[in-house]
Amino acid sequence: KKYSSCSTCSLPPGDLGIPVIGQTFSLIHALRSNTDDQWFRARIKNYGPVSKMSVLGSRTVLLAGPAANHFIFTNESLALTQTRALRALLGRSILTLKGDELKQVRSALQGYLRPDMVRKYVGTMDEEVKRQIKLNWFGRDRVTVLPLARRLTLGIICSVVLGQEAATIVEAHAADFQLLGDAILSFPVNIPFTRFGKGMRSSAKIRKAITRIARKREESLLQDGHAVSSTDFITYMFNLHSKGAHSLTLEDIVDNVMGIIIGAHGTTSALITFMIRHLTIEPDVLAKIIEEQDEIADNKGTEDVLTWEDVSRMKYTWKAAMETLRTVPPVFGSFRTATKDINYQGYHIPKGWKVFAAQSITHLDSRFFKDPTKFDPSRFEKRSSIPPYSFMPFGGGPRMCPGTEFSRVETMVAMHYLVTQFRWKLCYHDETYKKDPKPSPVFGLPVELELRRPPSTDDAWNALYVHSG
Ligand code: HEM
Repeated sequence: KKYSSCSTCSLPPGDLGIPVIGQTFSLIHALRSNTDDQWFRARIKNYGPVSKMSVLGSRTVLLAGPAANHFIFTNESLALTQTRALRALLGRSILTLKGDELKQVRSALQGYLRPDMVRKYVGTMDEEVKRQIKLNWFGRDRVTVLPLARRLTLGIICSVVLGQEAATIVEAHAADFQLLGDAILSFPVNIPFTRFGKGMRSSAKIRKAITRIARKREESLLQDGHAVSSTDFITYMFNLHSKGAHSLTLEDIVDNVMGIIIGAHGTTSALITFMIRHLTIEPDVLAKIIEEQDEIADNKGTEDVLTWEDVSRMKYTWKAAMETLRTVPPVFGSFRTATKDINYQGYHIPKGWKVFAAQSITHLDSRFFKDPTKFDPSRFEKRSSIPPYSFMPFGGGPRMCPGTEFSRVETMVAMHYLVTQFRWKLCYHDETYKKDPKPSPVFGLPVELELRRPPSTDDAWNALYVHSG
């Protein structure tokens, strides 16, 4: 009523559906049945590239195309949407901060995750991948990929950001991290057994455990008068604080540790899972990756760890990863909130409305990617042939994912060991996947495993090798 009585505004076309509910259930159903791309295209066909709808109780403008992506990621009057669920679950993390505090945390995070810092984390990633392969993959003839990929990426990010206490946290709270991640896009009704209620309980448990670690770090800092030399994020943030680079409290730092872990592990594990899935149905791509990875492995001793230089040589493997991100983006889209009235392509977007862009809209558009359903890593041979703002797996602009380089390196390290040590076959050839909201195969991607080469000369490994036949 309010907006239709405004004679000077031309709101985008489209219906808002039933009050409050709007298109929420229809979109959730489309995501869960993996028909979201058809859902978006049907709306674009009916109403054009700018249309209004109502999701999760908010009036929302759906935008489509590279120009729309540019607009959504760079317009200063569009702020990252901060839901009540996000605030309740992740407290004062980067995802909920504003103004100067946001700038300070963003700059600290970018510093911590910049390429020359990620270089220092390769050894830790290598150690964690080997440890987990030994524990969870080796000696088994069948594994379910998704939960193991989640465990792997949770272990990697925790080893880097928490340091020596990582293993205890992963052991005790792997399920809590999953429940917390699942609750981010839920209705914030704190009743036990709802997604949100479970997420809140897990969030409290994780916060308590990480606070204990942060207090230990703070104590050693006070006792020694300086921070211990370490790569962990908590020490890094205390160091920056002592230099006056930010004003975050210990509690804020803990919230940001939780934010990084949540941002890092569900996304990269989806990439690894779908890469494994694609490689089973694309033998030519797999053969090229094996060739690239075997060459790197053949030039190293069995006990050597991968180096930054090794990762830099995994060029074709990274192209296959990007093609996986194009066809199955781990983050299905981005929401923003208009902080003031905005005009876009002649349409009025009122202050307070949400703006949304889905990645699949450009990723699967034949105008930008020829034969878009074909899995073809060679598209990324010439990056300049991909139109700007059409390939957006990590978002863009000032809120672009700061973990891009981190995820590239951890994915390459994980794929190196998986590809050089195992062959695998899908247990269910027609296994579909859903987006909930992260893409996940409906059965978690069970595969039959076969050993290609033993991972090291270490006695325990050999024992397992003999055991596995
Ligand atoms: C394949 C892996 C990954 C994908 C596809 C991905 C994707 C994204 C996207 C699309 C955004 C922006 C959302 C928006 O603008 O609405 C984002 C933000 C973010 N990502 Fe990632 N991400 C990945 C891995 C990581 C890793 C490894 C880390 C940390 C080490 C990380 C930390 C974050 C953080 C902290 C933000 C919030 C930034 C801010 O609010 O300014 N991500 N990610």
